[in-house]
Amino acid sequence: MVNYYDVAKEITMELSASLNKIKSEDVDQLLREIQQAEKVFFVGVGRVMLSLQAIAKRLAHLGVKTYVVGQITEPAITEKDLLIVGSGSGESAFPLIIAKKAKQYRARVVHIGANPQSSMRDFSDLFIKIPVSTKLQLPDEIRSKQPMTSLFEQSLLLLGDTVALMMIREQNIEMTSLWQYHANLE
Ligand SMILES: O=P(O)(O)OC[C@H]1O[C@](O)(CO)[C@@H](O)[C@@H]1O
Repeated sequence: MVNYYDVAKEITMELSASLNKIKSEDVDQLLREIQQAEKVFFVGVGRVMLSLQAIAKRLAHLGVKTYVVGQITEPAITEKDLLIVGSGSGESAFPLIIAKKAKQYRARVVHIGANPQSSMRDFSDLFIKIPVSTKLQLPDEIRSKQPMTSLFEQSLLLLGDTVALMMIREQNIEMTSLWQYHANLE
């Protein structure tokens, strides 16, 4: 019988290792990019997009104007805005095309990924490395015991939650005040 605690420990240890390998100066810069942007857009695919959606929702609770590319009420991106691309491989077609478009409108683009040599390099101003395995299975990637790119998706979500908590602390936001931004038709 597979033991729940053993498996949970393996996952949390992987996550701890991965989050500890993200450069803190890169995260500081990400925080600045978010704070300086008028609007923040997010793009990715699959489970990576699900993590980005969760980040977008939390940042919206902090008063950041966030949009997920493709949402029905998505506004126009401008040079005052930021696009955050989540793509471990940096090679998924949709995020690449959207990042290229965003640069055409002179928006800032941050790529959160695992592969610094990817095609996304041409369209991003800042690269934040989560050094874990991607769907490309490159030789220098840190392997995970979890299926496919779960570790990247989990690390991405926790990176977003970490940035949100850093913002709360930096801006001395009162936690209970955040509920005013939470959906109430639920
Ligand atoms: O992060 P990438 O390289 O753009 O790949 C995203 C893909 O990886 C997956 O997360 C697979 O694990 C898919 O859900 C998604 O389509």
